[in-house]
Amino acid sequence: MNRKSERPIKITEVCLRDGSHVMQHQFTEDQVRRVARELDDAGMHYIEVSHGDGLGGSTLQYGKSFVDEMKLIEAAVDECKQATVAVLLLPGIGTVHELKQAHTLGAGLVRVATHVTEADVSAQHISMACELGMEAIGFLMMAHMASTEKLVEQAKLMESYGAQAVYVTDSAGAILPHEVHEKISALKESLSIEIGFHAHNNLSLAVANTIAALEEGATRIDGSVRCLGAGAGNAQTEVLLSVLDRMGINLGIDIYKMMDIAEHTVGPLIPRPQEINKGSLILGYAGVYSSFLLHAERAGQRFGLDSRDILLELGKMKVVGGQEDMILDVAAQLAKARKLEV
Ligand SMILES: CC[C@H](O)CC(=O)C(=O)O
Ligand SMILES: [Mn+2]
Repeated sequence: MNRKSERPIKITEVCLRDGSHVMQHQFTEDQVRRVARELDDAGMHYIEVSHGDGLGGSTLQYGKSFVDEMKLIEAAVDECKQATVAVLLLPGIGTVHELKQAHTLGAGLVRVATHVTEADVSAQHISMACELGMEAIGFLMMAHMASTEKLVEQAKLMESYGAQAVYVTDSAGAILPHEVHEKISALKESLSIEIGFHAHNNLSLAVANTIAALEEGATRIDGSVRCLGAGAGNAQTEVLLSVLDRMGINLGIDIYKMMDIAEHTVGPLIPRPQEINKGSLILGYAGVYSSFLLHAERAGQRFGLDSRDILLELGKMKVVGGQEDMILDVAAQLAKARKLEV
C-alpha cells in the first residue's frame, strides 16, 4: 500500500516492450515465452509485450519485428498464470484494429501513449479499451518538456476519456527528483484516478525518481529487468524491488527470482551492456528521445561536428519523436555558424 494512497502499488515489467528497442525488435517467441514465464512465476503484476514503438510499430520506419507482436502477445498470455499481459499503443502508429486483436489474444491492459501536450489524440483508443473491458491507462511521454500546469491539464483530458490511471513518462530520462515530486503531487491533487511513473536511467535517477513518485502517492510504477529498455534502460526492476523492500514496501514479488531472471535469462539476451555511456548520458542531459542518438552521431560525422552539440541544440528546440528529419537541418546550421565564426 502506498502511504499517500489507499491503493496497492502495481508494477509493470517493460523489458519485453521498451527492451524491444535495444533488441532492434528481434525478440524470438522462445525468448518471450521464457521471460514471461519466469516473470509470472516471480509474481510480476503486469508484463508489457509489444513492438518497442507500440502496437503496429513493425514498419520500415520504426524497425521490422522478427516475430509478429501478436504472436508474442499470444505466447506471453499463454505463459502467464497470474500476471496480466499489457500492451502499448501510440495513436497514429497503432489503431483500434490492433487493440481489438491484442484484447482478443488476452491482453488485459493498454497504455495509450501520446506526446505530453497531445493527450487529445488518445480519446478514441482509451474509450475503445474501456468498451472492451480492458484496463485503460494514459501515458504522457517526454513529460520533462511540459510545465506542471500543462501536464495536469493533459492528464485531466485522459481522465475524462475514461483512463483509470495516467503516467508521467520520463522518456528521455531527463526529469530531476524535485520535478518528480512537483509533478506527481500536483497530479495527485487534481485527479481522482491513479498516477504512474515510467523512468529512464540516462541520468542515473530512475530508481530514485520512481521512489520520489511513490512518496507523492503514485501507485503505478515501471521497471525493466537488467535495465533492458531504451537509452540507459528504465528503473532496473530487481534493484527497485530490493530498495523498496529495504524501505518496508513489499510488492509480493520474489526478489531472488527477479535477480536470477536478470542474471541468467535477460542478461545473456542483451546485445551490449545497459550502461550509462556517453550516448545515453547526453540524451538525459539534453532531454532528447533515444531515437535521435544514432541519427545525430551520423550527422556529426557528416558535418564534422560533435554529436553532443547537435543533441543539445535539438533539446533546446524541444523536438519530439517523429521530428528526426530536423537533425540534418540543425547540423547544417551549426556547421555553417561555426564556419562563419572562424
Ligand atoms: C516510442 C514509444 C516509447 O518507447 C514509449 C516509452 O517507453 C517512453 O516514451 O519512454
Ligand atoms: Mn520508455
